[in-house]
Amino acid sequence: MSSVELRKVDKHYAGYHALKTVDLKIEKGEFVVMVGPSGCGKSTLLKTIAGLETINSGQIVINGRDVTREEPGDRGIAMVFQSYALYPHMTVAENMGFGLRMANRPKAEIDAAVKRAAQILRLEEQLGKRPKQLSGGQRQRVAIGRAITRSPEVFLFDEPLSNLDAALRTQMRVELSGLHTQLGSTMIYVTHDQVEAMTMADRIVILNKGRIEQIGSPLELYANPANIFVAGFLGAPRMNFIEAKAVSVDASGVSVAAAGLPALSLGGIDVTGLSAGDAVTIGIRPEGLRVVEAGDGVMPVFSSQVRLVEQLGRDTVLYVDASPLQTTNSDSGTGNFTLQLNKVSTVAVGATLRAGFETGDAYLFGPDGRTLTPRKPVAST
Ligand SMILES: Nc1ncnc2c1ncn2[C@@H]1O[C@H](COP(=O)(O)OP(=O)(O)OP(=O)(O)O)[C@@H](O)[C@H]1O
Repeated sequence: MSSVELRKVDKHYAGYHALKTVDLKIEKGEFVVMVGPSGCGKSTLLKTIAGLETINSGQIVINGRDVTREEPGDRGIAMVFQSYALYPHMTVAENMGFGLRMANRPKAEIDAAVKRAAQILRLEEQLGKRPKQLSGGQRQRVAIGRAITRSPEVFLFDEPLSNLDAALRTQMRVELSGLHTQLGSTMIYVTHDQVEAMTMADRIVILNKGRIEQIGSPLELYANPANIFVAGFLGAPRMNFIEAKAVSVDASGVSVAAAGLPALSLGGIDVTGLSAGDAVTIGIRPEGLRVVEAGDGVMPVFSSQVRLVEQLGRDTVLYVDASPLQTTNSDSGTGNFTLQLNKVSTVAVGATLRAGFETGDAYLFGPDGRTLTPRKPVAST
């Protein structure tokens, strides 16, 4: 087990600033997941830790040792890629023992390490087979096994499950979490898949354009996004955003107006730098919205027309036309809203309904995108 630290790491590719002064400390034994839009620098970050990419400035420190100028093979890390990169002409056992053979380890040590990895990954029956005789999930397990045999201090995973189908991904997710518990190793994992991030991570790192937007536990980030980017990135369906204006601002709170919505009074707001007349954004998660009857006391309420109904089995997702509300960035486009109802709903396309939310469930984002609403409680067990 090792800690991994990035200290003010900058990475430029010919003319492109891919990592911008990244500071990050990953504790020993932590499972940290990096997420962010395509091209935000996730893989680059992983490769700089592995030593597969050099950095322009800053330091990479593993377990207190500055490894910035060390070769990949000397850093005590193992990397598992999306493409399993197995040698087709070698058996499973030979693939798994490859790194140790290259390091000229004694045969008895290699055999013992392969046996142990095969036990952990339930590959004992497959050791004599070649990769093409295995399923996708088994091949990915061999790639992980090859990493395990080297007893690395740190595992790096670059989208290891994205070539697998949905059912296998779920199974491998559970297996990888179990592996982390069993080995207790430090694991750094890059993914596009926010379900993987939410379910596997001790902490999630959200990257955007080469910068870290926020770091925290999955539930903390979900409940308390630091800004509109994080709020919109985590959560599926996405948070709904409504364009609004701050009408009055004082120490006790902010009054906010949005076309099509009754005036909102929000308390506990961080009003630093906020003035009356500023453009702000109201955020409300799809599960924070509900269908209401007129006059049931839930405020604010707006009228909308159902455009699409998605039955998910237990939940129902409604995509509604909420004009004249000005929504931006929603899953279904401008003027539209997404509601996630925690039940099977028989509402039909074309129906008109009233939707409402508790003001306590709303977020407010300032002109610069920063979250202004006070902390919300994180769900506890
Ligand atoms: N070898 C390279 N030369 C020039 N630019 C590169 C190189 N590798 C990556 N980049 C650029 O750096 C940025 C970050 O790339 P990176 O692969 O780290 O993104 P990512 O977040 O992993 O993306 P994805 O999720 O699509 O894999 C991208 O804009 C990419 O085009």
